[in-house]
Amino acid sequence: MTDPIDPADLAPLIASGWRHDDSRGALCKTYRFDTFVDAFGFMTRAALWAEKWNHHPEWRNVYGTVEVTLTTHDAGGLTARDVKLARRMDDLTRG
Ligand SMILES: C[C@H](O)[C@H](O)[C@H]1CNC2=NC(N)=NC(=O)C2=N1
Repeated sequence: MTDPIDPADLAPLIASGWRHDDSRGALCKTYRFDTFVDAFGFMTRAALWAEKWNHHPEWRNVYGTVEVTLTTHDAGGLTARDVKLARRMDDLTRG
């Protein structure tokens, strides 16, 4: 698998609320915002990074909630690209 994941990279993500779904080879997290506009603004900013890095989330938005699943489709599981995007998504919520 190209860009193999370093298991040590998972610990800080788990600590910040990401869940490692080993069966799916994915990282999952639910972000909760005060408003739909805040949630969509987060998605917009994250989408720009996803497009820049050509690595895209699977996500679902309902009002202020954004459910995110990150996995590398080309690799059939988790890669460093997922860790990188997860970190950036968390950074975007820190203002
Ligand atoms: C050709 C392929 O679609 C591209 O290399 C990118 C697009 N975005 C992607 N996003 C994700 N999550 N996994 C991929 O393997 C992936 N591949």
